[in-house]
Amino acid sequence: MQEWIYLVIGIAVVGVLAIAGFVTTRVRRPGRLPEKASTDVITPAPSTTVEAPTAPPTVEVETPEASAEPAAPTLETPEKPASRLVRLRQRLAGSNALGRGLLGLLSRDQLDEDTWEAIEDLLIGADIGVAPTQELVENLRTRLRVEGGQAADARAVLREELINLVDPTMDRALKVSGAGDAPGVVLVVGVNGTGKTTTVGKIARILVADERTTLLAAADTFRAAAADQLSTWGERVGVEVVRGPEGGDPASVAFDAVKEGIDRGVDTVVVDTAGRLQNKQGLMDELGKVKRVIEKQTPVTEVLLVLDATTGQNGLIQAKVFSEVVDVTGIALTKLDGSAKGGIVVAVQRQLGVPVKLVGLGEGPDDLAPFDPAAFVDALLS
Ligand SMILES: Nc1nc2c(ncn2[C@@H]2O[C@H](COP(=O)(O)OP(=O)(O)OP(=O)(O)O)[C@@H](O)[C@H]2O)c(=O)[nH]1
Repeated sequence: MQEWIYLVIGIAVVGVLAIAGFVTTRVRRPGRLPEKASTDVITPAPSTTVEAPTAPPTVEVETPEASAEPAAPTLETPEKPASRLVRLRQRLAGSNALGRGLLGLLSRDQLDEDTWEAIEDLLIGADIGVAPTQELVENLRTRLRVEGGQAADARAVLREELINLVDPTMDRALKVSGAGDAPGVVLVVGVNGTGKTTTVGKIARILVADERTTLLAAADTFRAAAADQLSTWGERVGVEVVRGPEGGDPASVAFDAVKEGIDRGVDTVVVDTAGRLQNKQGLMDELGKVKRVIEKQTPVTEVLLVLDATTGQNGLIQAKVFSEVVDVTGIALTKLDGSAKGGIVVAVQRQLGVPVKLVGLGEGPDDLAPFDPAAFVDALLS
């Protein structure tokens, strides 16, 4: 009888232990979300439910090869220059108020004196300059009188006259080739902050897009960051930069870079210079020296003056002085995207007799476009 009692107690103990074990297992087993949860907003399980693994991890962490030997930077492929002005035409929104305003006035039923005066005001307000404004108004008056002032005609006549004013006959090709085996040398000059270094970086991209071998010269030894800025531009497209000691002689950096360019047989050397105010005689003399020193080896093929389009008439005074010192051959008009004064293109060309060759239409790396009069006027009238 006693044996029976022990047996019953034994079975009861085993039963209790089995039930306890089952409950414990259910609690520890990681829970799967119920089916319904997948269609509901999923709230991540509280992190406290995740158990830290007790066993050491079996997966070995591999050291990436890149950390042993730095990978070569991936070079960018700059956009071909030909398509740029079309892509960037909407950036001329500030200036195309001029085109729209002119079209609005010219399509009035009566082109009376008040209307012609309003047209003149618009043109002068856009910095075209007094003489070109009078010339344009005179031509429009004559042609619209003779040809009849229908709205559609007025648009075509205005387009033609604006293109004539911007002058499609000027040679706007950037002179980037030297004679024989010598490299072309582009010297980039201008007052402070107009966008010289940025423009040199962007020109390097244009040259790379045109498959030309290129070397940059950081002859802006005055502003410490300028050489670094230029190196960054160069690295992105695989173009090397020759630089000298901070505060060193800019003419010496330019000389070394051009020598290097000749030795290596590159197609083009582009020389960045420090910004300088046109009324600082010492700095202007220094610029003259940079050019003379380069030309001991090979001619400078292009002297590009960088003008900030937003500075208006002040830019014209700068242009004149720079031109006297280094014989400017082309203009890069920057920040045209932030300006309502697109007419400065006409004014500066008239003042200097030198063509606008490049226009800056933004801060993006390929936002520098070769200037094309017809595409420019079409953007103004769009
Ligand atoms: N919106 C706009 N900004 C531009 C353009 N070109 C240059 N910039 C900006 O103008 C500023 C000045 O450019 P930099 O290239 O440093 O000017 P810099 O002439 O070399 O300056 P300094 O060496 O001090 O004379 C930068 O913030 C450029 O991004 C342009 O076409 N449009």
